Amino acid sequence: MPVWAASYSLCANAVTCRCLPVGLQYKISQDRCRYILEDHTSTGQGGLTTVIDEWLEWEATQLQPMIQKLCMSQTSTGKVTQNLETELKRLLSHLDNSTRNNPIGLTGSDISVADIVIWCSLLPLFCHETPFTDVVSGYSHLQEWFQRIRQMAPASAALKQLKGDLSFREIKMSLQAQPLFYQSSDGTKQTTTSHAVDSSVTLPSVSEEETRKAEAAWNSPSDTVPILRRREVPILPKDGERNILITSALPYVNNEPHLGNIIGCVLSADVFARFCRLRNLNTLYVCGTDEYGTATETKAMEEGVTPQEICDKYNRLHTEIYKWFNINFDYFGRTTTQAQTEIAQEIFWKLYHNGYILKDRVEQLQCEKCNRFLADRFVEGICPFCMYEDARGDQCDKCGKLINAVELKEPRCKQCNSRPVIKTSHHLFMDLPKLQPLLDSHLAENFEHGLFSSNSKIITKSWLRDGLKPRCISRDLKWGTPVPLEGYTDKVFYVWYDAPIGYISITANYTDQWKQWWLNPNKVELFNFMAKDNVPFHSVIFPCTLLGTKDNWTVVNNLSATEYLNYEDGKFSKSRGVGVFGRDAKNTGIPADVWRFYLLYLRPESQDSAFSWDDFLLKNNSELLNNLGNFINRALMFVSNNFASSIPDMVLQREDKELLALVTKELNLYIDNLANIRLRDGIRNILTISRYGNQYIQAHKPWVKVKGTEIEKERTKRINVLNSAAMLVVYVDVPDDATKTFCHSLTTLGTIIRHRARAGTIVGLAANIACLLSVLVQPYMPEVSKTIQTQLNAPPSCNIIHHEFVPQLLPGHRIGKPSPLFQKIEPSTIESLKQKFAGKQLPSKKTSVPVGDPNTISRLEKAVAEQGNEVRRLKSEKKDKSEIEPAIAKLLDLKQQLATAQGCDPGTVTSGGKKDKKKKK
Ligand SMILES: Nc1ncnc2c1ncn2[C@@H]1O[C@H](COP(=O)(O)OP(=O)(O)OP(=O)(O)O)[C@@H](O)[C@H]1O
Ligand SMILES: N[C@@H](CCS)C(=O)O
Repeated sequence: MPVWAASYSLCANAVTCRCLPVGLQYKISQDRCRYILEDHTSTGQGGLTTVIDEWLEWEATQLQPMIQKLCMSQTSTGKVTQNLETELKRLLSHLDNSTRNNPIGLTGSDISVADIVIWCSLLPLFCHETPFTDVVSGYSHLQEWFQRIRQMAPASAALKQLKGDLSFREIKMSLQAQPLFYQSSDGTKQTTTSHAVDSSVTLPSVSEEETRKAEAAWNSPSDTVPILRRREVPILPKDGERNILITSALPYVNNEPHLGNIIGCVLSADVFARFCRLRNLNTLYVCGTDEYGTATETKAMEEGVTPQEICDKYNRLHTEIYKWFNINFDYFGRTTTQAQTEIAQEIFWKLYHNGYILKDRVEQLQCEKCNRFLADRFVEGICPFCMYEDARGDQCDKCGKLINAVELKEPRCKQCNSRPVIKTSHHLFMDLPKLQPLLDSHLAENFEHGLFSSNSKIITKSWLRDGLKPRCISRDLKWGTPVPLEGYTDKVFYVWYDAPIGYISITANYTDQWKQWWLNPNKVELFNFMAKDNVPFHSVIFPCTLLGTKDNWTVVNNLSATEYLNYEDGKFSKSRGVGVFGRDAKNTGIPADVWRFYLLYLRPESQDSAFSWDDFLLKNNSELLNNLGNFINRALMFVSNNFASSIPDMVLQREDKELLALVTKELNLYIDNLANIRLRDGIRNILTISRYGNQYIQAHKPWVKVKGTEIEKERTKRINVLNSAAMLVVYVDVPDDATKTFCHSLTTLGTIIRHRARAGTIVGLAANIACLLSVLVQPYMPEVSKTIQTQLNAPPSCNIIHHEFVPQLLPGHRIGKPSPLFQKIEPSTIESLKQKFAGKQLPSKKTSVPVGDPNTISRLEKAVAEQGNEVRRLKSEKKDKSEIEPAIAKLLDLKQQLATAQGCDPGTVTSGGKKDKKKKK
């Protein structure tokens, strides 16, 4: 018998494996046939390898999956869809054309391994009782080719082994015994066996169209995925591209940032910047410390050092903390620079010459001993309302009333304790009423086309509604940008005139070509990040400052403002030491990425949210550890332990393609959420993808498939022996009995290999989902992203966020060493952290109320009643939240003082309203 014919006989056994259980992976028969034909028929096959490979590839990726799909569809629904039929015809036409051109085999004048493999694949279309007769009847050349091979002696011999011949009924029966689907698209449940998919784990449904698109993208990645740009230095705007300029509010240097500050500005902007970079957008993210103003002077006084020393110390501290939090600025600068002075003064001159600066007189307290005017924070005295002795220049800590410093009784300088005098001082004002029309038209356009968080719109509109008022932009201080106008040169600019100009001067210190970013509104999109209290300065005052120069400045196009992050039940407070501050977070030993994750999970996007230690533990242990970490670790461990760390072949079945579509859908939601600065929702998309991954693994149980049932394990041992023996069949003309034994052994082997191959597809796909997740988590958890990619040995090119899910880890790719990504946080750890941070609270001035003093009680009762009326009035007039909330906070504070004075626990007090009523019920 010629060698190829013997091989053919072997191939007939492959036919048994492939067609009875159609799900048998092509690789088995392909490899077997290839082994025999390539190694033992060197004559006649040499030189054709590439063409043969192409055909084999085509069979593996297009024909075989298609035939599987057809058979499954026929078996489960009794029909095939129009889409499937169209696709089938496309493939048959291709074969028909090729067989027309080649007289015998597909690759030339002889039969090759490609003919044998494709012939085997096509059997379901040509066998007895096939429902596809009509479809194939139109392809005469293909039919001739098929029959020509069928009539060859080895083929008929092989077919005889299949109980005389193969019928579609047998294929159907075999398919019905397949445990490969947990639910078909029409909802029909398939039979289950020990290898079955766990039908209790169901994934959401996706449409045919979504599935088809996801599959197409998966199959042709090179057409769709862009290459990530290199990060240049300096980054400058580019023609014809989206140029994204990102700023986050410049933190003051009078303290160490707390978690509220971090999520409110630098972290949110960082996530957005990282996302933009991964979307291949030309992005620049700048920030720095805000170093001028009374806050710095006060701190310097407190610490007994110069303001410059304070700035240097805290600039270093902020830099360290943000580094630990992995905030990836393109440049982190500071405002006390020459560039700041030059730019702030130049802008001032433009405003002045354009007629937008007014001069006016202001009454202020002056300390003659210290020889300076006293800013509100530098003066204390008796409250004109409640007679409290230690009232501050801006507000009374006892009755909570806002105070004009000149109204304080017996005022005293905080520094030297001597009595200041009232003096008139001349100041400069920005003529905001005159600038308002310019601002209105800028905002009208940008509110429509840009991204402004809804709180930022509400706050801005509330400022504009009643008409803007002139705003003082100078201060009688030393520590600030000097006012250059004659007659005012002993003054400095007000910190809120100065600070946002810091964005520009910081960019100028980054690159001397800074104007390309800041005087380029047609090419640059500006995104400002901050918390709600900073909004008016960025949406009203700073834009007016820039518009008033009449130069072509890049003015805010997008503004994302968070609400507040509270700490447990109250506010973060630097002065009282309540809450977790930058270095505290580091000292807990919990990785920065876990902090980042939790802060972003809680990001106060539409209302205040609260940091809670219990919830922190819960989110770490459930979402990070049990969901994300578990999925990635499981997927990688499978590849490592069962596939020698090499990504297996993936032959996608219907449910795999549906998973592709689900992941793609979530990926697109993720992109949409991040592009629209809905950072909280983006995290949920990541967790959903990982949850799908877990469900998929759970449903398919690759650990069972890969090891096989006990019976299969037993058979495997024997099969290795049989298999070697069976190889002999090819070379020696052995009796039929031996061939039958071989057939049987191959069938069993086929089942096992099919299950193993199936497990390979599952873990290969899971590993690719892990790779996608490593990129999607990058804006949120950059270190975790790196660790996953190291464990996956992922190609650097995977670091791009694209709207299609494509394989990054191809069969044969070797992964690294998997290890757990997250650690469990123990309740005992959380308990001790709770104690530690609650214990830092210093006695608050606000609650230092004499207990049991009847005068104090009656004064506070009156104050509570008045403030209660005030809150009710604001609510009934439907005032803005930004007005109502401080009033409620003040009411709560007064009630707490009253409770203390009455000898009750102030912790049980609420501000009133619905919650109280409910409690009473
Ligand atoms: N709890 C918070 N949640 C979110 N953002 C905050 C929070 N507190 C402050 N921010 C933001 O952090 C930045 C720095 O604020 P700032 O230095 O005034 O902190 P602070 O805690 O309010 O200070 P202080 O208690 O001294 O008034 C600002 O953008 C501010 O809007
Ligand atoms: N230093 C200010 C922001 C200036 S952009 C603040 O921290 O609120």
